[in-house]
Amino acid sequence: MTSTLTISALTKRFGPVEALTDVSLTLAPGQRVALLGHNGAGKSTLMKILLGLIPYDAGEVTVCGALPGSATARVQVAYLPENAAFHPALTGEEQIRHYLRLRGEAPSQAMDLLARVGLAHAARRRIGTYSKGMRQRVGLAQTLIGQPRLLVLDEPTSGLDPVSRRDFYALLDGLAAGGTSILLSSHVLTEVEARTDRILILSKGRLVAEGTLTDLRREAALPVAITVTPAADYQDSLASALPGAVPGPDGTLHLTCGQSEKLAVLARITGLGARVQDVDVIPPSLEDIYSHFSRRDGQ
Ligand SMILES: Nc1ncnc2c1ncn2[C@@H]1O[C@H](COP(=O)(O)OP(=O)(O)OP(=O)(O)O)[C@@H](O)[C@H]1O
Repeated sequence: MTSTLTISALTKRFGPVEALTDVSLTLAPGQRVALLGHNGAGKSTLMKILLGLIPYDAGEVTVCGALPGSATARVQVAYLPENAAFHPALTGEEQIRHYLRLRGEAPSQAMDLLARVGLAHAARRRIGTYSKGMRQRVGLAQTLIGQPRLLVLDEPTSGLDPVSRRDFYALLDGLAAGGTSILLSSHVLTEVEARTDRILILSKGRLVAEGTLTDLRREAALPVAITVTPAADYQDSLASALPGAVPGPDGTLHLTCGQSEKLAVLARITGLGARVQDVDVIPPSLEDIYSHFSRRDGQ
């Protein structure tokens, strides 16, 4: 299958600052990819390059088989900036009709696009009366014009409440299922953990990790945390049977072990029979994995 986006050995300098160094990646149709990185890691620079807004110094970039910024690429790519601004005096419908006209599309599609993002009920209200989540939906409706093959979303859920975030990702899931590739940046690691197919971590302009969460977890090989809840009156006996376990203020016992030792440790715990009331295994979170890869690069 042809890649929607191919980036190979991309380098971008701003004077003495190397904002991107030797970055390579591909995006397949229908893939949802999260771009993570500290402030200044190079995320916006990467997005601006693939949108054709700024030039690059070395490497190759193709967007839907064409050069970034070319007419072929532009009709197939849609972009939602972090703080999309709309005219507050226009209604949602008027704003989308305006964008449709600019793109040479029939303005009559506006209501349909707004319905797709769950805004049909407010389409005839002024955008000035919309909540932040509703304005983000107008932005998403705008990105759907012309059925783009690649959506580039810069922190699309910043400022949204948990329900709006969930709805937003559900919309993206539907688009991805229809073959649209999605590249989004985010600082909310826990939400991309569940809602994307692949994670890219940029650190000081370099791609320091790439893969599914399972791949990254395996590569990072961070310890697993195990919490054991003793049965009533067995706390002391359990603590002595599990040397190295650290007691918590609520009476639970906390252990850590390597991934490869996990099953052996669990077998030891379950072998303690009725002294154990419950066991929780807590794998490293994306936050832990993200810190691991960022720190490894000296941050
Ligand atoms: N126009 C510019 N001129 C000079 N330096 C720039 C310019 N744009 C970006 N940079 C530098 O390039 C590096 C990458 O910046 P970029 O905006 O891509 O980071 P980011 O990952 O998007 O950060 P954030 O999460 O804060 O938005 C930073 O060191 C930044 O200062």
